[in-house]
Amino acid sequence: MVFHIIGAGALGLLYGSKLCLAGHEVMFSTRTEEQAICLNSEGITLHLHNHDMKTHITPAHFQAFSMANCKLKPSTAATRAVDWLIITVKQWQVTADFIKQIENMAHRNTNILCLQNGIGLADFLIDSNIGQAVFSAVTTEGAKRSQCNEVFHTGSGNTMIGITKKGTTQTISCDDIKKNGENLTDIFQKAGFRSFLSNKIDIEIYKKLLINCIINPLTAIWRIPNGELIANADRIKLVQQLCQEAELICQASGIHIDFDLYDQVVQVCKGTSSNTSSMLKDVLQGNQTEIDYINGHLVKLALAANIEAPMHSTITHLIKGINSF
Ligand SMILES: NC(=O)C1=CN([C@@H]2O[C@H](COP(=O)(O)OP(=O)(O)OC[C@H]3O[C@@H](n4cnc5c(N)ncnc54)[C@H](OP(=O)(O)O)[C@@H]3O)[C@@H](O)[C@H]2O)C=CC1
Ligand SMILES: CC(C)(CO)C(=O)C(=O)O
Repeated sequence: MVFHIIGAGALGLLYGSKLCLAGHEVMFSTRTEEQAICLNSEGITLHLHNHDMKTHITPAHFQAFSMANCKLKPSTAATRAVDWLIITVKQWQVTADFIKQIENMAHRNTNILCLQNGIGLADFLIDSNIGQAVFSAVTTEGAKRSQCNEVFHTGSGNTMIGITKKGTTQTISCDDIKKNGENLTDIFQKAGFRSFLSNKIDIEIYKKLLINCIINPLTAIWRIPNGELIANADRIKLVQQLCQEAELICQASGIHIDFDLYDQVVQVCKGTSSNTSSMLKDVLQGNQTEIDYINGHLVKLALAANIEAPMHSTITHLIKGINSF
């Protein structure tokens, strides 16, 4: 199977290197020329179980291209027909130019997998009719990139793959979509990822989004690890109020939530108690956050449903006010 990973960050390098190790043909598209050169000359170092074990993937096992280069002159190798495009950039890194490049890379028989927190990219690709089917994935795997070609697998989780309701309108038949999804799940399993095909991926996406829209901004504002969020009564009060507002927005938007959000948040805080949330990491590193695609998405839903979302709106502004972009 031929995979093209767009975005050689933490998740991109993790999935790409494990697919290489499982014997698949893998290409990476990077944002910068420097990273493509570094990958092609030095290969990838993958640390498994955090620091306990490390594997080196030599450059003979994959190819890397920079998107910057493709933009000027599409490389024939980078645009050759691939079975799967796996997009692992952050939501805010998706620009009109980026979509145009994906359109050039996706062939008639290419499936696309969107692997990011928040909501935005998959809908955009579906609306633009790019690729034969757009799958979405929700993952609780943990990865951290330390250098341009070194990645740590910081925690094992589950990868849920599925096609959103919107994604089924494309030309490929439902049976073929299912077959391709099963095939990918099988490949991921063999590459060492616990993965499942879900026919309720919309719910899974919202479940992750709702958990992220409570834990991520509050840990980023208070600069605390996830577990500390439920460590005192004031924090718990705010967590509960944000959960209630988020549930009301879902109800008003016809999004069926079959779980108790506060319970889920508490479970994730306990299960990832020493984790630095991705939003806190972004804030500490001075990077742009994914707030617009997480809490910002809820605020948009509320607006469309004609209801107020004062708490999630305030939280969005608080996060956006930390760093200026
Ligand atoms: N890391 C994790 O453990 C988890 C992450 N997620 C989600 O997965 C998504 C990716 O996260 P993560 O891997 O951590 O993020 P990273 O920032 O590590 O990776 C994003 C990568 O995309 C690259 N990129 C940006 N723009 C382009 C472009 N135009 N063309 C090609 N590459 C580009 C970046 O390049 P550059 O570095 O040069 O800017 C970077 O390497 C996020 O939505 C995150 O929330 C979900 C679960 C777990
Ligand atoms: C679940 C959680 C909050 C784990 O840290 C996460 O997904 C993130 O940090 O983005």
